[in-house]
Amino acid sequence: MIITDVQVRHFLSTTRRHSDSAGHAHPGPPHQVKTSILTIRTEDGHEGHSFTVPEIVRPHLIDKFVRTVLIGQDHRDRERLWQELAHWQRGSAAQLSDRTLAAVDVALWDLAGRALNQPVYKLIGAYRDKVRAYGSIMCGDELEGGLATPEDYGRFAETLVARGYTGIKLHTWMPPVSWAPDVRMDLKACAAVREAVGPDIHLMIDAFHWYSRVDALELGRGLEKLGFDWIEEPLDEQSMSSYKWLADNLDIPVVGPESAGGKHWHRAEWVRHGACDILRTGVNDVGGITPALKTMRMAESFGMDCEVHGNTAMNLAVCAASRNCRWYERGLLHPFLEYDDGFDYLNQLSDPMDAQGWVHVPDRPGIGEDINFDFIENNRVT
Ligand SMILES: O=C(O)[C@H](O)[C@@H](O)[C@@H](O)C(=O)NO
Ligand SMILES: [Mg+2]
Repeated sequence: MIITDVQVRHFLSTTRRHSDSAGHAHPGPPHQVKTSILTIRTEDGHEGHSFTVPEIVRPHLIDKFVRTVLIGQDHRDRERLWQELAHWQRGSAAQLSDRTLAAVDVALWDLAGRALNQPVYKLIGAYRDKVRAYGSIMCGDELEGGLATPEDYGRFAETLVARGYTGIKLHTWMPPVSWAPDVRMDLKACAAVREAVGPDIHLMIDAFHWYSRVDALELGRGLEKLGFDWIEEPLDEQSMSSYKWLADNLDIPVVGPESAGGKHWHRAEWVRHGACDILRTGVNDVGGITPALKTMRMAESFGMDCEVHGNTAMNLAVCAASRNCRWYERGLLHPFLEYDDGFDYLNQLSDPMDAQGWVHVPDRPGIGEDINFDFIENNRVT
């Protein structure tokens, strides 16, 4: 049970997802990206893994903080190890981020599951073994036949419904798209999707994250006429009072915060101040499965749903172990990409979705990722 080693390996993975200058994903030609796998080992040979990017597990963080806290400790002491790492953040000169805490926490949960030959969502305490998915569409673009017009969104939404999705979230156009942001265009895309899919498909929007209060209000009121389920991140989430103002002035539920820091502590303040109608968490956003569950349970005690940000097995595990979230965010999707092709370093999808829109939680030991270790070794880089 005692942790004896923490290892980081880097390898090249091929993807067609490219990040724009604002960090949003768009399709492009295949290219190789450097990916990292963090492995935590115990004296009796058990291992737990998590995937991230090299900057999140760079040597300074692993040597100064992660190894210092973990080596020699009982791997089952996740709460104590998480708390110790979280306390190191204050003295890390902002070097130790919630993303690094998440990578460590996920690997510890994966280790616990693999050591006990149990899926993590069952270790947490499962609520269900399948979760309804919404298709999370990529931000708009200026690609011919991509997501360049409201009609493009409408056509793509039809294909998503045909695939089985019963919910669809639009990320609309944002800079660096030349003419974005534009509330009217956002509403035209939303109207085109509603027209294309009919009244029974659940629709949500994740809008330009820095609209003014007035623009966000106009957007929200337009979405109310289109019967959208929620409006997400239309304002800068650093202004909790702006979200309270928006939630007070809209009927459509306001979801958040996604990207704001502060983990479950700050999300408790959003609830206390009425800054959202539906809370939001995400394993990477709050520093791991451990704080994501704290956020979820806190929301439940206020009678609130808490929707989970992001795909992958770690977020699916949180959804599967919780009653008060309605969806799994499956994405990001684009007409030019085939999401079901998965990742080259995994032998199979961690979030397979049936034709009725249900994602079935893998019952594999650990987080649920079927890792292709041969691929990782054959594509290792320093
Ligand atoms: O970069 C982002 O804003 C997020 O990754 C976004 O694309 C998407 O993941 C999101 O916001 N989902 O709710
Ligand atoms: Mg979002």
